Amino acid sequence: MPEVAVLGAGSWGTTFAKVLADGGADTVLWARRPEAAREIDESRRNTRYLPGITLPASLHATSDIRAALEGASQVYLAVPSQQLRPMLREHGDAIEPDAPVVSLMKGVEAGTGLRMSELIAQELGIDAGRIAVVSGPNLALEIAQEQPTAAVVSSVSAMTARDVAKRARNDYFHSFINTDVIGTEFGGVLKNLVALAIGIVDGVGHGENTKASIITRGLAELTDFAVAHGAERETLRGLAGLGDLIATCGSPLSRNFTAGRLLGMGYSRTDVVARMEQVAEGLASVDPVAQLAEAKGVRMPILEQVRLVLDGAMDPRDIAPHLTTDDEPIEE
Ligand SMILES: NC(=O)C1=CN([C@@H]2O[C@H](COP(=O)(O)OP(=O)(O)OC[C@H]3O[C@@H](n4cnc5c(N)ncnc54)[C@H](O)[C@@H]3O)[C@@H](O)[C@H]2O)C=CC1
Ligand SMILES: O=C(CO)COP(=O)(O)O
Repeated sequence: MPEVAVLGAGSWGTTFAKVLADGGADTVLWARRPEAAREIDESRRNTRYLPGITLPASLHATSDIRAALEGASQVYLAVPSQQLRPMLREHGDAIEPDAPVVSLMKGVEAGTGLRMSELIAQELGIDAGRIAVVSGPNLALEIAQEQPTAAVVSSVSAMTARDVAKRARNDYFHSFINTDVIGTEFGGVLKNLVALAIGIVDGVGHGENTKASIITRGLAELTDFAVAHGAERETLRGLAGLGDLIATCGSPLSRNFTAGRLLGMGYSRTDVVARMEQVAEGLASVDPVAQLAEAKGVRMPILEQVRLVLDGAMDPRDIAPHLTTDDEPIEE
């Protein structure tokens, strides 16, 4: 029986399963499609999501989710955020009673605005101390190529965070820990929205000054939002905030950056969704995050302008959330 199970065999689930297996954990990866499980198990490849990567022989894959969960003492979740609730509803009862449940996801649920750790607690009816989240500058393909990378594991239980971090490490991947789940999760969710904005201005043809201005204001914007929801300011200066902003906004590997770039080039939201072969979580997070911001009275000009572009109500060439129409200069 496996020590750890990873549910979701897309780019991040497969990469994280490799991280765990390379760290010495007996790991099983659940893929929804039997042919994907077979390819991983038999040829040590996931060509659709991780071209050119050979997976460790110690990593096993199955399309039988209940077999994957049986005996697993830690469970890692890596499906698109909007798919998590139905999956847990159907199969959550197969998770072992004391196993920590770890979200690798960076989205909020549309409709409820719940963070993934909140959704897990609600759907499985388990204590928050059994739940952890992993976040940070973690572009999957770079990690699958074993480029040295750090992340942060967060849980309200320092013991759970430590247990997970001890598993989720190897000679190219290091996990730090914290207990600020709100800040860690919102960092991952909100950097996707800033990356959409950066993609848009890149698609329009603007250069580094515009991007650096938006990234810097983005850090302030996401920090204000997260703190208003109970996060610690420091967390957003760490790997899950600033770190992930730098990685995601600077890389064509980012799906959110890519989706933004297509918007900036003039494609509509519908065209962009149709062209994306992997999930760009920011697209589904825009509306729920806007509602959460409104509920706390937080101003989010970057989010608002990305939303206008997505809705077709603003020409991408006009996006400039760092310019203000206020008569008086405002504090940075
Ligand atoms: N790819 C990356 O670099 C990183 C991704 N993440 C997060 O990880 C989460 C998963 O993203 P990726 O693996 O990148 O997405 P992906 O688009 O590469 O793969 C998604 C996987 O989920 C599967 N899936 C879709 N609907 C499903 C359903 N109803 N039930 C079960 N499986 C389903 C797909 O078949 C696919 O295997 C997202 O929240 C993302 O933000 C976090 C850090 C890095
Ligand atoms: O979260 C990520 C990097 O840390 C991946 O970003 P994208 O989902 O935009 O590809």
